[in-house]
Amino acid sequence: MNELLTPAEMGRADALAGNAQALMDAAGRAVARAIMQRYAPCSTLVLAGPGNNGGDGHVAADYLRQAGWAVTVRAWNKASVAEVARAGLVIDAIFGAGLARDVSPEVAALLRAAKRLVAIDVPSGLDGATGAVRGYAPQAELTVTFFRAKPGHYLYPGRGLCGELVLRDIGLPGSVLAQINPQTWVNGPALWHLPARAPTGHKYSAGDVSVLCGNMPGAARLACAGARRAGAGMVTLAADAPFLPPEAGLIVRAEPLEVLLQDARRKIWVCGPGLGPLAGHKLARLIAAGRIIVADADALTACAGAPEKLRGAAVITPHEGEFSRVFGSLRHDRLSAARAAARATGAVAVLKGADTIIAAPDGRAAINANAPPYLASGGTGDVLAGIIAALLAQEMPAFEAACAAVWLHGAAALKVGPGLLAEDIPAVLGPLMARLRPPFNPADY
Ligand SMILES: NC(=O)C1=CN([C@@H]2O[C@H](COP(=O)(O)OP(=O)(O)OC[C@H]3O[C@@H](n4cnc5c(N)ncnc54)[C@H](OP(=O)(O)O)[C@@H]3O)[C@@H](O)[C@H]2O)[C@H](O)CC1
Ligand SMILES: [K+]
Repeated sequence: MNELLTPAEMGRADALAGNAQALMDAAGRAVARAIMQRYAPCSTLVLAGPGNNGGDGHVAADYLRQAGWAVTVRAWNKASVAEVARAGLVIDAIFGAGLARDVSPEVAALLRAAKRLVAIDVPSGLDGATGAVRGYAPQAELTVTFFRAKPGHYLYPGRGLCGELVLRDIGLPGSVLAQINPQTWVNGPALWHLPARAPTGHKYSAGDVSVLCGNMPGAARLACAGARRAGAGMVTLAADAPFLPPEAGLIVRAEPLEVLLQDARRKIWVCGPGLGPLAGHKLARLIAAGRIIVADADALTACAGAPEKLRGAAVITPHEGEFSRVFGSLRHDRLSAARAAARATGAVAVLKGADTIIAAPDGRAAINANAPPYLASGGTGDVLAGIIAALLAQEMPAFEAACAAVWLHGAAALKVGPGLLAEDIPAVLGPLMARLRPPFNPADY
């Protein structure tokens, strides 16, 4: 159920199923049920559009009436702002998956007048493929969608406009997915597996991570903390000069990069957090040395306007500002932009935000949905880069490693709670990861 279908893919699913009337009946009934479970009967107005979204609205009205509700159905181009404003509840069945252009100011005025609104499939005006608003989209209290959710339900601003999202089965067989072959998912443990710890493993077999350290050593140390707690066997802070004594267990090597690169076991590198003006040069050197690289922060800024310089990195982790600097303005479709960045660089692109997108060069993409707002604070991105590196070091493929790291980062933040500091995240990773790893079997000893 974690696949996300674009409106076009959903249209194909409907066509493959081939029983439109039954699907619409199930959809309308699901809407009526979801409403009755949450609202007391009240004067209800269904705004019905010209397509099947409107059809679902008519069916929902019938079921609500059968349950004794007072329901009026109005065609979207016949309703008045005054009657919308009078209604106790408005069911928005104007446009769904078939939205083809911006909604008109007249439709926007109608929707804006609703005091309380339940959306069928999507709030009208919300682009199900991108989460962008086309002209206008209302704030729903509840959105009922069918079979599989859409990217727009998980991408902002769409995610915020849906209110509570309810996904209902309407009898579409899951087997149609084999023909559609969806390439977008909600991120979660169903998408990846943390590797088992081998009973005979040693510190290098659990993975070696090196973190380049520059003029802001705190950032690199946060990346080290993320990598250590996410299970890397060896973590080295690669500093050009000796500095502050590190915490016990963190190795600091104040040697030139060239010397450190002579050790072939140093395969995985975090390049960027707090690295400063030398980041571009060091990134190029690591790429030339064929290392597996997580490029973040200053390494991304060093590639402003030159995404080709990131070719050879395994994972890139830009926030929106860094992304725009490297790849140009994001505009309305962050999902396509992340996919294009991954294709252009050959790296897995992690476009960080409240709805972090993880995109692979082959077109797969996951949208993360478990990050609390208080995760948006200084240093959390550095920790994330370290977690990704640790999972790469444990030989997870880059897309799965990035998805797992982003999800664990969000789950750890939820566990810490409000008031979180970046350094709190590594501390709670261990138990979270232990629950997701294959069970540890003492009989293996
Ligand atoms: N599997 C499922 O999820 C099912 C979903 N169902 C429901 O069906 C709709 C999708 O139905 P569809 O008929 O394809 O599309 P819409 O109802 O969203 O609207 C299409 C019509 O709207 C016109 N349109 C589009 N944008 C605008 C606009 N900005 N202004 C004015 N008119 C617009 C469009 O006109 P065109 O000129 O572009 O052709 C169409 O007339 C889905 O959302 C679910 O609610 C099924 O009931 C069950 C299976
Ligand atoms: K709608």
